[in-house]
Amino acid sequence: MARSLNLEENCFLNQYGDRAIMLQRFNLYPRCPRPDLALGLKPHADGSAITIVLQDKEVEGLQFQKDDQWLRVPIMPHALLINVGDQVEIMSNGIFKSPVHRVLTNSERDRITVAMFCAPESGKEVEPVEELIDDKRPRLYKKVKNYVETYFQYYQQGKRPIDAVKV
Ligand SMILES: O=C(O)CCC(=O)C(=O)O
Ligand SMILES: [Fe+2]
Repeated sequence: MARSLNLEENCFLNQYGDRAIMLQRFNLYPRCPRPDLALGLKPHADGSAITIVLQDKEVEGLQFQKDDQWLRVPIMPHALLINVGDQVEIMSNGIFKSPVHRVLTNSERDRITVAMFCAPESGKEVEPVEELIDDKRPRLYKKVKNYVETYFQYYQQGKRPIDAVKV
């Protein structure tokens, strides 16, 4: 990702520290008689730097928001879906966007997925890379520490956590 922006290739990785977090979550979405009334996971953007998702091989449900529309992610057996989280949006000064996504329920089938959240070590400061700040693109985000804690406070209140760290 750094190379695609003509940056030194470790400039994002350096912000993870030596004890980066790899947190794995197993998601089970039980079948639901009223998918029109219940979501599997409410709209959110991930608080990680990068998330890797192994989707259910047979049951669809994940959708990403683009221009006020929900776009479905098709089933791709054995493929890993790589998603940008808020902390990469911060490090890249908003160039890589952390997209809002949600999960629908299914009336006939349970759905199982595995999400791996990769994030900087706790206590490590994360901020936009210097080279990505200039007059045309001013700094969009403050320096943040322990972003995941801020994230959950905001998430519980139904707010977008990244808004809390905007300049
Ligand atoms: O289950 C999925 O397809 C996505 C899960 C997800 O977005 C998450 O765990 O943050
Ligand atoms: Fe997510």
